[in-house]
Amino acid sequence: MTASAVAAATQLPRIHIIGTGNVGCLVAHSLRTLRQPPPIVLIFHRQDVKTTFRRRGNRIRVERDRVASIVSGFEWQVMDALEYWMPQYLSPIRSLIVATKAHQAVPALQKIKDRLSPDSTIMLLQNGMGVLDEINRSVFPDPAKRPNVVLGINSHGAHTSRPFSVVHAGYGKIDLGVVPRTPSPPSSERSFKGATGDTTKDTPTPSSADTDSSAETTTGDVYSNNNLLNSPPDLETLPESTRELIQVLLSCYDLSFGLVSYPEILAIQLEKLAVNAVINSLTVMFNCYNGQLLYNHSISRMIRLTLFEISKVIAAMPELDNIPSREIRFSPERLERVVIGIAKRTAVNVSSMLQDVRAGKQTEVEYINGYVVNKGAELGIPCSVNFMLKEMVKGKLEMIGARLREDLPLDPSYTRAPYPDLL
Ligand SMILES: CC(C)(CO)C(=O)C(=O)O
Repeated sequence: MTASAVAAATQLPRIHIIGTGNVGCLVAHSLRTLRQPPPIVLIFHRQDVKTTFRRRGNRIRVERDRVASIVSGFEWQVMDALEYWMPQYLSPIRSLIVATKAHQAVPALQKIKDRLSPDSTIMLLQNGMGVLDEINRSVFPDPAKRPNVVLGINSHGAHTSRPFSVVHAGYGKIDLGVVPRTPSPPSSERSFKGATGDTTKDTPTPSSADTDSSAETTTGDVYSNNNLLNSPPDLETLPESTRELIQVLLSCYDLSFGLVSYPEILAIQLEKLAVNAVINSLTVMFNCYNGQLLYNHSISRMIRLTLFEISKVIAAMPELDNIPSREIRFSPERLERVVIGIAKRTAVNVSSMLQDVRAGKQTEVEYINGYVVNKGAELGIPCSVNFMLKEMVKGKLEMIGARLREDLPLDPSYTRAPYPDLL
């Protein structure tokens, strides 16, 4: 970096990243390869992750078309570190990219929530749906104290063989959508009736609005100003930290970030939910590549049944009223075309859920098929196919977990179960 670039970079606000799996590493790497890279702070959840990072030379490696690019210059913090009282561990966080798995987002944010405020912006990059709801409920119950939120939906394919080393195998994009903040506009503009509450009631006073979480929906805080919601927001109108984060991400050309409207990001998120509900769980069931789900009559029938339930749930979700052409976009036939297209495009991928199950790691199935089942239950739509897929993934993980534990018997009196290797 030239001296002027260093000087310019020191002016740029720090971006913190929590979660250094495939997606976190891709984004961190991309930001550090900018001509004027912002300072990036990687937040590790445990000391041993930091030790591994140091052993890798404090660098992140990304391989594309067999060409490796290695970047350094990262700062880091460890959440459970003894030195947690040091100023950098207490300083406010302006921008935070949350790239953890869905089930890790809340525990991670609990540990650093005091460093976040309404002046901060967090970007969520999880698979599935329901994470924002959980964060609002258990990390930031008071809407007035919440940070600004950007949803990011990733369609890049990446896998890793070693920590902090990622193979960027499938080029996709990352769509960004800004979640509108509460308090909402005046009551006359608020006609949206949420799944769990009615926001048409009189405009609450700031204090009652702050505590009224019943007016929120799974998809965040929504108000129905169609003009505002159906086109991407004007950057100038966004809170400063949101604008800064989005501007820098839009300049990362290798990851093709794009800003879309709030209804559009919900639609993209739901399409991805449908794709993951089918491909991820079925590849676990059949222990196969994505492409092996194609051209198989029995599997086609299972795909159709799964999508039929998902389509019915999406059609009934009142918080999605703002999504244009919802009936056509989320019809079972269209969803099937989307799923088949992605299975073809990612034919030689091992789905992220199958990667997790094989490694004995918790999956995101509760936020994918589980989300459909829970939403269906709220709306009176039974989703037994998705329920079975969810339980099947969890059952398979338990089986593999038991086998992995057998490989490391902690109890010397334990004798191996007499099952030859079939899984
Ligand atoms: C699109 C797909 C199914 C690609 O593998 C994916 O998103 C995943 O594996 O999580």
